[in-house]
Amino acid sequence: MSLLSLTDLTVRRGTRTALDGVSLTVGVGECVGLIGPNGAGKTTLMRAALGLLPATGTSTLAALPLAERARIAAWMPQTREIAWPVSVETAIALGRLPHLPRGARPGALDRAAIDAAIVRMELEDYRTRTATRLSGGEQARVLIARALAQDTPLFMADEPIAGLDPAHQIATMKVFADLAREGRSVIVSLHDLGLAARHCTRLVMLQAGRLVADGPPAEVLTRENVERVFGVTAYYETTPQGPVFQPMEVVR
Ligand SMILES: Nc1ncnc2c1ncn2[C@@H]1O[C@H](COP(=O)(O)OP(=O)(O)OP(=O)(O)O)[C@@H](O)[C@H]1O
Repeated sequence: MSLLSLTDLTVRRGTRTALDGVSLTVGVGECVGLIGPNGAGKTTLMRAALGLLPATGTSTLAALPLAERARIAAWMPQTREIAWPVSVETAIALGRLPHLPRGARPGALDRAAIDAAIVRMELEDYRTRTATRLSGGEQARVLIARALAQDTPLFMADEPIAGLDPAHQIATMKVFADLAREGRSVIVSLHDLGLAARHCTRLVMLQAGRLVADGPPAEVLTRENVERVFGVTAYYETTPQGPVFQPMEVVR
């Protein structure tokens, strides 16, 4: 079963083609890492897939009515500042809005989803803190938890682990891998190719708006692809502790 299918998705921004004829299908249980250099089109792909940007081609998700879309896909955008000085718990509870009839208060099911998200993101000690008074990385974790509380079959996030410390980067990637193992689908953009190699089941590589590679990490992060697309050499080894990928030198 697929939750998201894109066909020939193309986005023009001014005179530039930000996304150029991308087709892909994301199945249940996949943790897809969206990789590519700055400006490659990662954000554009996700926003167009969600129907947040005008595009040509098709996205099965963008075709759905807004309310239904919010019950199928959770979205954590790249801008991660929390605007209102509410408690962490209240900020996370906002993730339940798509499930609540207008004006209804959260019920037992909502509370359970909120609590599960708080535990998953290790935010138990932060519940009553004011969300706007957290550090950048802490606010990012709250926003990931808000998206998790939405409890959708598809979870999409734009550079969710940027700015997190190493332990929280690893823990958060493990949360995404766990979601996939539980039968959900995850699409995350990220620049850390080492974490992408270790925790994603599939990588989609973009360059100048085009999809240039799509498959298991070892098939996408080849020496040729990494040099051509990112302009770096890399050390890539399969170890007993899993794959290790480390960018080494700039080649261009
Ligand atoms: N509002 C805009 N107007 C015009 N062009 C834009 C706009 N936003 C993005 N672009 C262009 O679209 C292309 C793709 O941008 P996008 O933000 O999708 O890249 P990205 O892969 O997410 O990059 P990054 O890793 O830097 O976040 C870039 O060439 C960018 O300059």
